Amino acid sequence: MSPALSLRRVDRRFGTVQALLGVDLDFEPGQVHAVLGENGAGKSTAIRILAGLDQPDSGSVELAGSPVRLRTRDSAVRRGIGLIPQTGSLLGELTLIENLALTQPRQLIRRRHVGETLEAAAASSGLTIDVDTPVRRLGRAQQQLGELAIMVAQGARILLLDEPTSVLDADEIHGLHRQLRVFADTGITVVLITHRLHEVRAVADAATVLSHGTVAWTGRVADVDDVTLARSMVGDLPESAPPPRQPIIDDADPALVLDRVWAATDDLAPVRDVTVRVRPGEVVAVVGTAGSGQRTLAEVAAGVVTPERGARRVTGRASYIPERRSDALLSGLPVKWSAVLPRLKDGRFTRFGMVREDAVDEFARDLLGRFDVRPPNPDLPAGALSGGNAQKLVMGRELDTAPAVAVVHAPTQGLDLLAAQRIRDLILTTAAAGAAVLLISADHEEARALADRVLVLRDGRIVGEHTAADYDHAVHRLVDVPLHEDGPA
Ligand SMILES: Nc1ncnc2c1ncn2[C@@H]1O[C@H](COP(=O)(O)OP(=O)(O)OP(=O)(O)O)[C@@H](O)[C@H]1O
Repeated sequence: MSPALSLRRVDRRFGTVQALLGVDLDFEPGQVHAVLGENGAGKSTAIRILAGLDQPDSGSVELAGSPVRLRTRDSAVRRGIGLIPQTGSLLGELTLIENLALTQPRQLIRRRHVGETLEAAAASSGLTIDVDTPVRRLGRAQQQLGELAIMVAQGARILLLDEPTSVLDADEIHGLHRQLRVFADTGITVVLITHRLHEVRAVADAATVLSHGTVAWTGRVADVDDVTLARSMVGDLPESAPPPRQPIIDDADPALVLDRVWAATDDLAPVRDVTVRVRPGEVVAVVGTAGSGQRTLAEVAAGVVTPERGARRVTGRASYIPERRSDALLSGLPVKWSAVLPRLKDGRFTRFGMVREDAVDEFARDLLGRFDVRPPNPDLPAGALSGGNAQKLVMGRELDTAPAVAVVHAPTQGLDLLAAQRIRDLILTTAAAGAAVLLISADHEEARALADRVLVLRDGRIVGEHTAADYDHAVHRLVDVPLHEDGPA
């Protein structure tokens, strides 16, 4: 039998960057196929070509053994290929039914029919989804499942998922894996970009490692061990070398205080009566499922959102690494302007009221080199950086300024093994230098590895607090404890 989908000798170059070179890849029907590789290896480029969002310079895409030209996303969808991008593509104000209807304008008036199609597609794949609630009010996991149901309702037989689990917590990841296996069992081909080796082991039949735009390894997951996969991705992992930390002084004044804070925004889940104190040199993690108010909490802590009640107090300068890296970058401008952003007012970058572009250039080159942002080209538009490299740039830029307070949201989301290890070391270095670090993450393992104390956020409230020593997976269950609904006193 022919593979469901293939790349044949695909080349793709962006300026001086060879994103893909002679890539041959086969995705078999009824299999989950993981695509791995370090940041900038070419994974998203390959997926975008398969989804009709980009075209190869040479080589071709084959569907069931025959070459096809996928000029647009629609042309891929018509051929049964659906893409779930990293950030999702649904319109938040609309329900799932309305989102599906939008993709089928001729059926707009037959709303009931669209609803039935969606519900039938969901039922046939064992999905439980809420089709009538505006998407922005659904949790991230529900949004993803809804997006998958929409693809299946549109007739998708091939599903391409770009790092779908990077924003999910452990339970949600487990749920998505179960769902992907159900799809594969019905003959659907699932292509999954991921950085997590345990995810490959948990859900994939086959895997491919891309490295510098070429295939470094491809085969059955059962035939390979984790060390081989990791080596083909990033070479040998150096030992993590976090700096020595000073003991935290119990009665030290906190550098960041959120005191009984209530806050809400139009788009985000609220936080209610939240108190957090972070002392200099301390890492405090807030864990919880997406939609429990983490982003609101991060924005309040960073001073971006003003609380409705309660107070925020910060001693010294605060850095903020937001969950959506694009919020922190000037996407249309050369990378150097994003690199220098927090320091643009430093005297060394201006003379006679004019910006000294040579100084900006030199600074950006040094920063890109030290934080391994690839390609290290200060003139590349920031929007052209791969997800992981954009992340390295924002983390490096913010933590390099020796902040007194650092609010860090999902710091290793989308990073390869090596880059994630470096960023974790950088967070510990920042704390060791005396910063109060508030880490907001859905990743319990990461919280456990980095934090001195872990707070559990659910429905906008802190429902548990643990020291690093007593924190383990049992914490997880707290996330499911029901809470009373009430408003500000
Ligand atoms: N539109 C573009 N313009 C210029 N360079 C680009 C563009 N798109 C991708 N690139 C470059 O191509 C290379 C491959 O990028 P790609 O996004 O495919 O990597 P990736 O493996 O998905 O990385 P990540 O894990 O960080 O998301 C990178 O060096 C990236 O900077």
